[in-house]
Amino acid sequence: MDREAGTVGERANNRERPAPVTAPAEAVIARVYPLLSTRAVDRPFDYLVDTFVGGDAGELGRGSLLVVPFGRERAIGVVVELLRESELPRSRLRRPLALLAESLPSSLVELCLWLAERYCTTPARAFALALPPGLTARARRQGTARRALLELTEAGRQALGAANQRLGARQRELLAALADGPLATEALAEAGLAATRESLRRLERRGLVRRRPVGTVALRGRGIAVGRLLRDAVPTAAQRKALEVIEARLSEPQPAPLLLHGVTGSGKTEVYLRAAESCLEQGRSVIVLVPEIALAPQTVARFEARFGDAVAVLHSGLEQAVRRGEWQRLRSGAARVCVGARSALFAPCEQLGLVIVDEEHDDAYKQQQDPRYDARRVAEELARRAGALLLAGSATPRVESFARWQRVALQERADGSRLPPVEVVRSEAHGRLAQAAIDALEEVRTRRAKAIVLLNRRGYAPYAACRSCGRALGCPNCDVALVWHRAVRLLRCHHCGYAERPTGRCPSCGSVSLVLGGAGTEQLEQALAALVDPLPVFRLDADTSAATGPARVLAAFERAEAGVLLGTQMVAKGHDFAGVELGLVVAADAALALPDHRAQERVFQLVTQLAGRVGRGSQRGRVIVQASDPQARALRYAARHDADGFVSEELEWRRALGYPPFVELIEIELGSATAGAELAAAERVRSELAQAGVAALGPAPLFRRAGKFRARLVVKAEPPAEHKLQAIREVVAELARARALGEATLVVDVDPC
Ligand SMILES: Nc1ncnc2c1ncn2[C@@H]1O[C@H](COP(=O)(O)OP(=O)(O)OP(=O)(O)O)[C@@H](O)[C@H]1O
Ligand SMILES: [Zn+2]
Repeated sequence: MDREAGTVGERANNRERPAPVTAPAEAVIARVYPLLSTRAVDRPFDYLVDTFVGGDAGELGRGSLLVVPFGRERAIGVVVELLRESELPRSRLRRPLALLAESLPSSLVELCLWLAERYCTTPARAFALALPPGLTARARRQGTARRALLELTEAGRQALGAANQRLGARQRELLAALADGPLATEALAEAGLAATRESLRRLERRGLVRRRPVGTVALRGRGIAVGRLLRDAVPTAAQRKALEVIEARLSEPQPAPLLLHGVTGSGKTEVYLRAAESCLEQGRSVIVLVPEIALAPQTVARFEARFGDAVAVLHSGLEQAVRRGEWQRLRSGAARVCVGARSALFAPCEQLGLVIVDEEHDDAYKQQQDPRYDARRVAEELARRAGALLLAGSATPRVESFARWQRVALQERADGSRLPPVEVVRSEAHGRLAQAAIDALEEVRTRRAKAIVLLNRRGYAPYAACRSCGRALGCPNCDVALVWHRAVRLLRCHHCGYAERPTGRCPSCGSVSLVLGGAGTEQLEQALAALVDPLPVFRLDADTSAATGPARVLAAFERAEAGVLLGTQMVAKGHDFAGVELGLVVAADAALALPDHRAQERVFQLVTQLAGRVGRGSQRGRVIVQASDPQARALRYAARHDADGFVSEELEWRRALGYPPFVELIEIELGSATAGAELAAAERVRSELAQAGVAALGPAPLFRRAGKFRARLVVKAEPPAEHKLQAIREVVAELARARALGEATLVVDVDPC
């Protein structure tokens, strides 16, 4: 049920507090999910909270964070409900040890519970997505709190910041510890900061600290800053029309999602910025998702330039203290625009009005570890629950998104430039340059211009094979070939991280005659450098950006007057560089060989996105695509910039074969260190599912990875998939309880990608 929903008017008035569920005066039971990672405690537990109630009891509610005793341990727990009675007698209930100063908005608690169901994980793991950064370490210190918390006052904070205050070293240390958040006196002792009663009293008398009874700890720093609202660009007619549609939706209480399908360079960012601005003017907050922060520095900068201090950026690359500061600014309402990667969905925003998903087609929106959620699906649910608008944008939306969401189109580039012509040329040798490409690069060299070259394969050579027996050198842990990385002189596995120094001998037959096959970015870099000499070549892939991140390479290319940016799909993300005259895709259709229903879609996106970087702010621009089959569906449409044509043909194909959006996919992967056990387990799961009325396809063997033999079952469910999902959850839980799968591991992946 949606407790946060309400009219817009209510929302605007309700900004003073983080909307706690006010405890009914009689409520003395808190139902709590302890955040323990074990699947065994996959249910809530009741605690007696009589000591918290009374006085300012409203602070305790759904989303409050408690430190609770659990067995012999302590755990952080999330309150999901307050009740008058428990099924257990009160004498058997324990009391929490502390109420933490920070809390989650109650809407997030509900979202996490939904996510845990949908993605077959535990509530604890889902809640972990939403916790304030770095909470666990601090909470452990607070774990002993029983009666009172010590809190820094504003004067204390200033004293700490000023150099000339009369503070002893110990006092300063103590205040510094409190700057991080309120602490119980017992916790101070635990942290080695034991202060005598007298010294604490002195600090209290000077007004630098104060005591607060547990249960009334309030958040600090509330205050709203909307920030600078710069208006630079004059919207184009198409942008204006899109904004009219968006603004109309923003004033609806329960707006349906919108897909902003704008060709590359059509100025989708400007539309997002203005939509966000309208939302802020209504007193509501905004979440902006980008696939990867490091690959979207321009988008982040544009939001920061437009909204200043109202923006908070959340991502894992930030130091914990910084992330925590950003989280608190959002929680307090000081920041009302949250920009981040998929995890920013769980930002503690109140009165959410708009959720933007930029480059919605990007695979980075799917989390590949537990909880295996798809941020686009979660964003839709979040928006629905909050009565907010979901605005997903891309030049190459997923086929599902066309089918699912209403579309707003931008068909021209905002800067008046045109989309570059795309020419597809046949090229057998993957990784080598075709003559047309060599000629075009020569032109770039003589004109001292810029080019972007995409080869979606890193390393020097994708395999090394024995000339005598023909075997490729493989990873000992995975059934894949090792990739030769020349600069570091290592053969590397791209799946498990294994690396070895080559001995120069074939491990199978002992021959010393090895041959390298194919080419990756490292090899192409050399070929390009020779072709465009003296222009610089900037290589961007996971190897070159491991240490510094991609932003430096991108910035260097942008600053350069001329040169070539070469790399994996990273070079085709939403970058906005002026004056790129040539785009080149090498081995464009390599991905079509993969058994993946998204293969055509991925190739279409890759080529269209790369073409989208070319010819901005100039009248020149061309794209050359090398492929072994120039007639491949994806390439034919990409060459014509025909996203609509591609999507309608792709939809036909998906309907015929039974793929999303016509079904929802649920994959079940079984793994085992012993060959065969994974298949046996898969058969067992399949027959149990069949008995529960769920047909599963497979098992299909997958290649062995990181020492695990793997097999996969696929369930195709007519949307909505809830019914089948429920059956799958039950079967899986029952098999786990009965330990029926032996040593085999099982992972359920809903909305796989
Ligand atoms: N109304 C406008 N007038 C002039 N220039 C504009 C306008 N709107 C956007 N632009 C410029 O057009 C360029 C492309 O915009 P933007 O990067 O937002 O494109 P996009 O639609 O996100 O493309 P992509 O899908 O390739 O990421 C930017 O340099 C932007 O500053
Ligand atoms: Zn491996």
